[in-house]
Amino acid sequence: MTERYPVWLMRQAGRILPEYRAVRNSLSGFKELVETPELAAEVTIQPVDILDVDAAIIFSDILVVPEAMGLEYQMIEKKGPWFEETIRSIDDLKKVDLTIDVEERLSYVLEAIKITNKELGGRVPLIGFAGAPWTIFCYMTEGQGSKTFSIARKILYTNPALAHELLESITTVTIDYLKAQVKAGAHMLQVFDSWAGILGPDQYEEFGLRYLKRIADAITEVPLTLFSKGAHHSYTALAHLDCNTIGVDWQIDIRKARELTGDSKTLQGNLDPCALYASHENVAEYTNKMLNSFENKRHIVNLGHGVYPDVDPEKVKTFVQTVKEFKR
Ligand SMILES: Cc1c2[nH]c(c1CCC(=O)O)Cc1[nH]c(c(CCC(=O)O)c1C)Cc1[nH]c(c(CCC(=O)O)c1C)Cc1[nH]c(c(C)c1CCC(=O)O)C2
Repeated sequence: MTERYPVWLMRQAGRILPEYRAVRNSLSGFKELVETPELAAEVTIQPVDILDVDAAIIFSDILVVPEAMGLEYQMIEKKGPWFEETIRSIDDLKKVDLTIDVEERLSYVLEAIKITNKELGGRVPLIGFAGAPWTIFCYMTEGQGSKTFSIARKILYTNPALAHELLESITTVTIDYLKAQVKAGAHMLQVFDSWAGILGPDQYEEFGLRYLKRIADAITEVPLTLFSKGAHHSYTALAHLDCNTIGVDWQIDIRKARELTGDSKTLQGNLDPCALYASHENVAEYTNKMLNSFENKRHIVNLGHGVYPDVDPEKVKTFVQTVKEFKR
Protein backbone atom coordinates (compact mmCIF):
# COMPACT_ATOMS: atom_id res chain seq x y z
CA MET A 1 0.00 0.00 0.00
CA THR A 2 1.32 3.43 -0.87
CA GLU A 3 1.36 5.72 2.09
CA ARG A 4 -0.51 8.96 1.65
CA TYR A 5 -2.68 11.36 3.58
CA PRO A 6 -6.33 10.26 3.89
CA VAL A 7 -8.97 12.78 2.78
CA TRP A 8 -12.66 13.41 3.42
CA LEU A 9 -14.83 16.53 3.82
CA MET A 10 -16.97 17.68 6.69
CA ARG A 11 -20.57 17.94 5.40
CA GLN A 12 -19.73 15.78 2.38
CA ALA A 13 -23.01 13.90 2.81
CA GLY A 14 -25.73 16.06 1.37
CA ARG A 15 -25.91 19.64 0.21
CA ILE A 16 -23.49 19.68 -2.69
CA LEU A 17 -24.56 16.59 -4.61
CA PRO A 18 -27.50 16.64 -7.08
CA GLU A 19 -27.88 12.94 -6.22
CA TYR A 20 -28.54 13.99 -2.59
CA ARG A 21 -31.05 16.63 -3.60
CA ALA A 22 -32.91 14.07 -5.72
CA VAL A 23 -33.42 11.85 -2.66
CA ARG A 24 -34.16 14.81 -0.39
CA ASN A 25 -36.74 16.35 -2.77
CA SER A 26 -38.75 13.16 -2.87
CA LEU A 27 -39.39 13.51 0.88
CA SER A 28 -41.24 15.85 3.23
CA GLY A 29 -37.95 17.31 4.44
CA PHE A 30 -34.56 16.93 6.05
CA LYS A 31 -35.83 15.18 9.14
CA GLU A 32 -37.61 12.45 7.22
CA LEU A 33 -34.28 11.69 5.53
CA VAL A 34 -32.43 11.66 8.87
CA GLU A 35 -35.05 9.36 10.39
CA THR A 36 -35.26 6.85 7.52
CA PRO A 37 -32.23 4.53 7.94
CA GLU A 38 -32.19 3.09 4.38
CA LEU A 39 -32.18 6.57 2.85
CA ALA A 40 -29.71 7.99 5.37
CA ALA A 41 -27.40 5.09 4.44
CA GLU A 42 -27.85 5.83 0.75
CA VAL A 43 -26.83 9.50 1.05
CA THR A 44 -23.97 8.56 3.39
CA ILE A 45 -22.47 6.38 0.66
CA GLN A 46 -23.01 8.83 -2.23
CA PRO A 47 -19.85 10.87 -1.57
CA VAL A 48 -17.77 7.69 -1.34
CA ASP A 49 -18.97 6.60 -4.79
CA ILE A 50 -19.06 10.02 -6.42
CA LEU A 51 -16.28 12.04 -4.77
CA ASP A 52 -13.89 9.14 -4.03
CA VAL A 53 -13.27 10.22 -0.42
CA ASP A 54 -11.47 7.90 2.01
CA ALA A 55 -14.18 7.84 4.70
CA ALA A 56 -17.95 8.02 5.05
CA ILE A 57 -19.65 10.10 7.74
CA ILE A 58 -23.09 8.98 8.82
CA PHE A 59 -25.85 11.23 7.51
CA SER A 60 -27.55 12.71 10.56
CA ASP A 61 -27.37 15.92 12.57
CA ILE A 62 -26.00 17.05 15.92
CA LEU A 63 -29.53 18.22 16.82
CA VAL A 64 -30.88 14.68 17.17
CA VAL A 65 -29.46 14.72 20.71
CA PRO A 66 -31.44 17.69 22.10
CA GLU A 67 -34.47 16.25 20.34
CA ALA A 68 -33.98 12.86 22.00
CA MET A 69 -33.86 14.76 25.32
CA GLY A 70 -37.25 16.27 24.56
CA LEU A 71 -36.65 19.49 22.63
CA GLU A 72 -38.08 18.96 19.20
CA TYR A 73 -36.54 20.93 16.32
CA GLN A 74 -37.64 21.91 12.85
CA MET A 75 -35.25 22.44 9.98
CA ILE A 76 -36.53 25.51 8.18
CA GLU A 77 -35.59 25.81 4.52
CA LYS A 78 -32.89 28.45 3.90
CA LYS A 79 -32.96 29.45 7.60
CA GLY A 80 -31.72 26.48 9.59
CA PRO A 81 -32.82 24.85 12.82
CA TRP A 82 -35.61 26.18 15.03
CA PHE A 83 -36.71 24.95 18.47
CA GLU A 84 -40.18 25.80 19.77
CA GLU A 85 -39.06 25.32 23.39
CA THR A 86 -35.78 26.48 24.97
CA ILE A 87 -33.99 26.06 28.32
CA ARG A 88 -33.24 29.37 30.05
CA SER A 89 -33.99 28.69 33.72
CA ILE A 90 -33.77 25.84 36.23
CA ASP A 91 -37.54 25.52 35.90
CA ASP A 92 -37.17 24.95 32.15
CA LEU A 93 -35.16 21.80 32.87
CA LYS A 94 -38.56 20.16 33.48
CA LYS A 95 -39.06 20.32 29.71
CA VAL A 96 -36.26 17.82 29.07
CA ASP A 97 -35.32 14.32 30.11
CA LEU A 98 -31.92 14.62 31.71
CA THR A 99 -31.29 10.89 31.36
CA ILE A 100 -32.52 8.88 28.40
CA ASP A 101 -32.14 5.50 26.73
CA VAL A 102 -30.26 6.50 23.57
CA GLU A 103 -30.50 3.05 22.01
CA GLU A 104 -34.24 3.44 22.02
CA ARG A 105 -34.64 7.14 21.18
CA LEU A 106 -31.88 7.28 18.58
CA SER A 107 -32.37 3.78 17.18
CA TYR A 108 -32.85 5.22 13.69
CA VAL A 109 -29.24 6.53 13.63
CA LEU A 110 -27.88 3.23 14.92
CA GLU A 111 -29.87 1.36 12.29
CA ALA A 112 -28.52 3.69 9.57
CA ILE A 113 -24.95 2.91 10.73
CA LYS A 114 -25.58 -0.84 10.47
CA ILE A 115 -27.10 -0.59 6.99
CA THR A 116 -24.32 1.74 5.79
CA ASN A 117 -21.58 -0.68 6.86
CA LYS A 118 -23.36 -3.57 5.22
CA GLU A 119 -23.59 -1.62 1.97
CA LEU A 120 -20.06 -0.25 2.17
CA GLY A 121 -18.70 -3.74 2.58
CA GLY A 122 -15.54 -2.45 4.25
CA ARG A 123 -14.54 -0.13 1.39
CA VAL A 124 -13.92 2.83 3.72
CA PRO A 125 -14.27 3.46 7.45
CA LEU A 126 -17.50 5.00 8.75
CA ILE A 127 -17.32 8.04 11.02
CA GLY A 128 -19.93 8.54 13.73
CA PHE A 129 -20.41 11.94 15.35
CA ALA A 130 -22.13 14.15 17.90
CA GLY A 131 -22.14 17.81 18.81
CA ALA A 132 -19.98 18.90 21.72
CA PRO A 133 -21.91 19.68 24.93
CA TRP A 134 -21.18 23.43 24.63
CA THR A 135 -22.49 23.62 21.05
CA ILE A 136 -25.62 21.61 21.92
CA PHE A 137 -26.13 23.90 24.94
CA CYS A 138 -26.02 26.86 22.53
CA TYR A 139 -28.93 25.47 20.49
CA MET A 140 -30.95 24.33 23.51
CA THR A 141 -30.81 27.77 25.14
CA GLU A 142 -30.88 30.00 22.07
CA GLY A 143 -33.41 27.86 20.15
CA GLN A 144 -31.88 28.73 16.78
CA GLY A 145 -28.66 29.79 15.14
CA SER A 146 -27.11 33.10 16.14
CA LYS A 147 -24.03 35.15 15.31
CA THR A 148 -23.20 35.81 18.97
CA PHE A 149 -25.15 33.21 20.96
CA SER A 150 -25.50 35.90 23.59
CA ILE A 151 -28.45 34.17 25.28
CA ALA A 152 -26.32 31.06 25.77
CA ARG A 153 -23.34 33.11 26.95
CA LYS A 154 -25.48 35.26 29.25
CA ILE A 155 -26.45 32.13 31.19
CA LEU A 156 -22.76 31.40 31.86
CA TYR A 157 -22.61 34.72 33.79
CA THR A 158 -26.06 34.82 35.33
CA ASN A 159 -26.77 31.17 36.09
CA PRO A 160 -23.62 29.02 35.89
CA ALA A 161 -25.30 26.33 38.02
CA LEU A 162 -27.97 25.87 35.34
CA ALA A 163 -25.27 25.78 32.67
CA HIS A 164 -23.36 23.05 34.48
CA GLU A 165 -26.44 21.00 35.21
CA LEU A 166 -27.51 21.03 31.57
CA LEU A 167 -23.96 20.50 30.26
CA GLU A 168 -23.50 17.53 32.62
CA SER A 169 -26.63 15.92 31.34
CA ILE A 170 -25.86 16.57 27.65
CA THR A 171 -22.41 15.07 28.26
CA THR A 172 -23.79 11.87 29.77
CA VAL A 173 -26.27 11.42 26.93
CA THR A 174 -23.56 12.19 24.35
CA ILE A 175 -21.17 9.60 25.79
CA ASP A 176 -23.93 6.97 25.71
CA TYR A 177 -24.80 8.00 22.17
CA LEU A 178 -21.21 7.85 20.89
CA LYS A 179 -20.68 4.44 22.50
CA ALA A 180 -23.92 3.20 20.94
CA GLN A 181 -22.66 4.37 17.52
CA VAL A 182 -19.46 2.36 18.03
CA LYS A 183 -21.50 -0.68 19.05
CA ALA A 184 -23.58 -0.25 15.89
CA GLY A 185 -20.39 -0.16 13.77
CA ALA A 186 -18.84 3.35 13.68
CA HIS A 187 -15.07 3.00 13.17
CA MET A 188 -14.12 6.51 14.28
CA LEU A 189 -15.90 9.35 16.08
CA GLN A 190 -15.87 13.12 15.70
CA VAL A 191 -17.22 15.66 18.16
CA PHE A 192 -18.17 18.98 16.57
CA ASP A 193 -17.75 22.03 18.80
CA SER A 194 -18.84 24.49 16.14
CA TRP A 195 -19.31 27.38 18.59
CA ALA A 196 -16.16 26.87 20.67
CA GLY A 197 -14.65 30.04 19.21
CA ILE A 198 -17.23 32.41 20.69
CA LEU A 199 -15.94 31.76 24.23
CA GLY A 200 -12.78 33.18 25.73
CA PRO A 201 -10.15 30.80 27.10
CA ASP A 202 -11.35 30.79 30.74
CA GLN A 203 -14.96 30.15 29.88
CA TYR A 204 -14.04 27.56 27.28
CA GLU A 205 -12.04 25.74 29.90
CA GLU A 206 -14.92 25.76 32.38
CA PHE A 207 -17.90 25.17 30.06
CA GLY A 208 -16.29 23.51 27.03
CA LEU A 209 -13.07 21.59 27.68
CA ARG A 210 -14.22 20.19 31.02
CA TYR A 211 -16.98 18.25 29.25
CA LEU A 212 -14.86 17.32 26.22
CA LYS A 213 -12.43 15.77 28.71
CA ARG A 214 -15.20 13.60 30.10
CA ILE A 215 -16.02 12.44 26.58
CA ALA A 216 -12.36 11.83 25.65
CA ASP A 217 -11.82 9.83 28.85
CA ALA A 218 -14.93 7.73 28.22
CA ILE A 219 -14.30 6.88 24.56
CA THR A 220 -11.66 4.18 24.55
CA GLU A 221 -12.98 1.94 21.79
CA VAL A 222 -12.13 3.84 18.59
CA PRO A 223 -10.12 6.90 17.46
CA LEU A 224 -11.72 10.20 18.46
CA THR A 225 -11.46 13.60 16.75
CA LEU A 226 -12.24 16.80 18.63
CA PHE A 227 -13.05 19.79 16.42
CA SER A 228 -13.21 22.97 18.49
CA LYS A 229 -13.76 25.49 15.75
CA GLY A 230 -12.07 28.81 16.38
CA ALA A 231 -10.72 27.92 19.84
CA HIS A 232 -7.05 28.44 18.98
CA HIS A 233 -6.49 29.75 22.50
CA SER A 234 -7.23 26.26 23.78
CA TYR A 235 -5.35 24.10 21.26
CA THR A 236 -2.59 23.32 23.74
CA ALA A 237 -5.13 22.30 26.39
CA LEU A 238 -7.03 20.21 23.80
CA ALA A 239 -3.82 18.38 22.97
CA HIS A 240 -3.68 17.24 26.59
CA LEU A 241 -7.01 15.43 26.26
CA ASP A 242 -7.11 11.74 25.45
CA CYS A 243 -8.14 12.06 21.79
CA ASN A 244 -6.31 10.98 18.63
CA THR A 245 -7.06 13.86 16.32
CA ILE A 246 -7.64 17.59 16.58
CA GLY A 247 -9.70 19.29 13.88
CA VAL A 248 -8.18 22.56 12.68
CA ASP A 249 -10.13 25.40 11.04
CA TRP A 250 -8.68 27.54 8.26
CA GLN A 251 -8.11 30.69 10.32
CA ILE A 252 -4.89 29.31 11.73
CA ASP A 253 -1.76 28.25 9.89
CA ILE A 254 -1.30 24.49 10.17
CA ARG A 255 2.33 25.00 11.29
CA LYS A 256 1.12 27.20 14.14
CA ALA A 257 -1.52 24.58 15.04
CA ARG A 258 1.27 21.97 15.13
CA GLU A 259 3.34 24.21 17.37
CA LEU A 260 0.41 24.58 19.81
CA THR A 261 -0.59 20.91 19.85
CA GLY A 262 2.83 19.18 19.73
CA ASP A 263 3.61 15.96 17.87
CA SER A 264 1.40 13.49 19.69
CA LYS A 265 -1.87 14.20 17.83
CA THR A 266 -3.07 13.83 14.27
CA LEU A 267 -4.26 17.16 12.85
CA GLN A 268 -7.29 17.25 10.56
CA GLY A 269 -7.98 20.09 8.14
CA ASN A 270 -7.68 22.81 7.11
CA LEU A 271 -8.29 24.24 3.64
CA ASP A 272 -10.58 27.30 3.57
CA PRO A 273 -13.97 25.99 2.34
CA CYS A 274 -14.07 29.05 0.04
CA ALA A 275 -10.90 27.90 -1.74
CA LEU A 276 -13.15 25.42 -3.58
CA TYR A 277 -14.76 28.34 -5.42
CA ALA A 278 -11.43 28.95 -7.21
CA SER A 279 -10.53 27.49 -10.63
CA HIS A 280 -9.56 23.80 -10.80
CA GLU A 281 -5.96 24.82 -11.30
CA ASN A 282 -6.00 27.02 -8.22
CA VAL A 283 -7.85 24.44 -6.09
CA ALA A 284 -4.97 22.06 -6.86
CA GLU A 285 -2.41 24.76 -6.10
CA TYR A 286 -3.96 25.70 -2.71
CA THR A 287 -4.29 22.03 -1.80
CA ASN A 288 -0.65 21.30 -2.67
CA LYS A 289 0.47 24.35 -0.71
CA MET A 290 -1.35 23.02 2.36
CA LEU A 291 0.09 19.51 1.88
CA ASN A 292 3.60 20.94 1.57
CA SER A 293 3.16 22.74 4.86
CA PHE A 294 2.60 19.46 6.74
CA GLU A 295 5.69 18.73 8.77
CA ASN A 296 4.98 15.13 9.72
CA LYS A 297 2.80 12.19 8.75
CA ARG A 298 0.09 12.74 11.30
CA HIS A 299 -2.46 14.54 9.13
CA ILE A 300 -5.92 13.83 7.79
CA VAL A 301 -6.84 16.18 4.96
CA ASN A 302 -10.15 18.00 5.21
CA LEU A 303 -11.53 21.50 4.88
CA GLY A 304 -11.36 23.91 7.82
CA HIS A 305 -15.18 23.62 8.18
CA GLY A 306 -18.05 21.97 6.29
CA VAL A 307 -18.17 22.22 2.51
CA TYR A 308 -20.46 25.06 1.38
CA PRO A 309 -23.72 24.02 -0.33
CA ASP A 310 -23.09 25.79 -3.67
CA VAL A 311 -19.60 24.41 -4.29
CA ASP A 312 -19.25 22.57 -7.61
CA PRO A 313 -18.75 18.84 -6.85
CA GLU A 314 -16.15 18.78 -9.65
CA LYS A 315 -13.99 21.14 -7.55
CA VAL A 316 -14.32 18.74 -4.63
CA LYS A 317 -13.09 15.95 -6.91
CA THR A 318 -10.07 18.07 -7.85
CA PHE A 319 -9.35 18.61 -4.14
CA VAL A 320 -9.60 14.88 -3.39
CA GLN A 321 -7.53 13.80 -6.42
CA THR A 322 -4.82 16.36 -5.64
CA VAL A 323 -4.43 14.83 -2.19
CA LYS A 324 -4.36 11.32 -3.64
CA GLU A 325 -1.67 12.21 -6.20
CA PHE A 326 0.48 14.31 -3.89
CA LYS A 327 4.13 13.36 -3.66
CA ARG A 328 6.63 15.25 -1.66
C1 LIG B 1 -23.77 23.17 13.90
C2 LIG B 1 -24.10 21.86 13.22
C3 LIG B 1 -25.40 21.41 12.82
N1 LIG B 1 -25.24 20.16 12.26
C4 LIG B 1 -23.92 19.79 12.28
C5 LIG B 1 -23.18 20.82 12.91
C6 LIG B 1 -21.72 20.78 13.24
C7 LIG B 1 -20.85 21.03 12.06
C8 LIG B 1 -20.83 22.47 11.56
O1 LIG B 1 -20.43 23.36 12.33
O2 LIG B 1 -21.17 22.65 10.40
C9 LIG B 1 -23.31 18.53 11.81
C10 LIG B 1 -23.87 17.85 10.64
N2 LIG B 1 -25.03 18.10 9.94
C11 LIG B 1 -25.17 17.22 8.91
C12 LIG B 1 -24.09 16.30 8.98
C13 LIG B 1 -24.04 15.08 8.07
C14 LIG B 1 -22.82 14.41 7.79
C15 LIG B 1 -21.83 15.20 6.94
O3 LIG B 1 -21.98 15.21 5.73
O4 LIG B 1 -20.87 15.78 7.51
C16 LIG B 1 -23.26 16.71 10.03
C17 LIG B 1 -21.93 16.14 10.53
C18 LIG B 1 -26.27 17.17 7.91
C19 LIG B 1 -27.02 18.41 7.62
N3 LIG B 1 -27.51 19.34 8.52
C20 LIG B 1 -28.22 20.31 7.85
C21 LIG B 1 -28.22 20.00 6.47
C22 LIG B 1 -28.93 20.82 5.37
C23 LIG B 1 -30.40 20.63 5.44
C24 LIG B 1 -31.08 20.08 4.21
O5 LIG B 1 -30.55 19.20 3.50
O6 LIG B 1 -32.20 20.52 4.00
C25 LIG B 1 -27.48 18.81 6.31
C26 LIG B 1 -27.23 18.04 5.04
C27 LIG B 1 -28.91 21.44 8.48
C28 LIG B 1 -28.29 22.10 9.65
N4 LIG B 1 -27.85 21.48 10.79
C29 LIG B 1 -27.32 22.42 11.67
C30 LIG B 1 -27.49 23.69 11.06
C31 LIG B 1 -27.04 25.01 11.67
C32 LIG B 1 -28.12 23.50 9.83
C33 LIG B 1 -28.61 24.55 8.84
C34 LIG B 1 -27.54 25.13 8.05
C35 LIG B 1 -26.81 24.16 7.16
O7 LIG B 1 -27.35 23.66 6.19
O8 LIG B 1 -25.64 23.89 7.51
C36 LIG B 1 -26.70 22.13 12.99
